[in-house]
Amino acid sequence: MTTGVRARLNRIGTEGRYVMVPMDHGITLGAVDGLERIERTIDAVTRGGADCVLTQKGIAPRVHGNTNGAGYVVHLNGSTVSGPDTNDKRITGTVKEAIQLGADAVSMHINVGSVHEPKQIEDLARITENATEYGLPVLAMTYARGPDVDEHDAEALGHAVRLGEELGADIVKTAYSGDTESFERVVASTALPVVIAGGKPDSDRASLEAVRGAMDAGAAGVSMGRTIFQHDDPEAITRAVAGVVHEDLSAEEALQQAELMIEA
Ligand SMILES: CC(=O)[C@@H](O)[C@H](O)C[C@H](N)C(=O)O
Ligand SMILES: O=CC(=O)COP(=O)(O)O
Repeated sequence: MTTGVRARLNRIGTEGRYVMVPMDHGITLGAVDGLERIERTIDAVTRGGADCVLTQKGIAPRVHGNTNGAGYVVHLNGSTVSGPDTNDKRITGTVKEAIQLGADAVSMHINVGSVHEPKQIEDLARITENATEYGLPVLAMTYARGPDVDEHDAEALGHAVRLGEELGADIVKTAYSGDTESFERVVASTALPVVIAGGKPDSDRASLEAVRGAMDAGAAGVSMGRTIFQHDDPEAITRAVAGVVHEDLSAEEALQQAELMIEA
């Protein structure tokens, strides 16, 4: 690992653990709740302890000045839910553009098992080559997604994260398999730090228990979007997630510390 990559990983994480809040969904879903006034959301989640935020390149001017010192990741591919196939992620930016926009790292989404996988494999390999040239870390968002693919199957998720490592990524993100024991197999599939996506928002307790379960399995943190940016109190939920990731709190302790409503 080069000095530059190591230094930049420390800008988007803390001592090898990561609370990342991706907000690239504006291309996928549109200006959904939490993204319409993205400046306020970025301010809130970084006050709550997010190590970095992640957006598409066009949002960069709305990021800087609101991060409270947190890091910034530029996402380099995307699709929409209204297009012919959401799994068909196409390149939306370059490593050079990300650097010009003040990014500390870049990310790319790959759907392992989809018909678009071959092209996305080529795209990720090219992005890691370019990123290495500039000393920029790469977060590979490696999902198990496609026809007849169980998106939470541990073997499929393990294959996805290993693919990210094989193609030169520095951190891999995937869905949580649902329990610690099966996710241990996912984490064991790669030498890279593994962070989990949040998926569709659930109750605070369920979300924090998923983070706890992933950390107990050896995960390095989260890249949680909707669970955080669509929460009624993004600062508080971020504080709770950071409590689990960085302070090894239980879900219960994290809820208490963040003063989130304790469901009956
Ligand atoms: C909206 C979703 O299903 C998320 O998992 C997205 O796939 C995340 C991804 N980075 C995207 O929005 O393209
Ligand atoms: O870029 C998106 C993610 O990394 C995960 O998003 P989610 O909303 O937590 O599924």
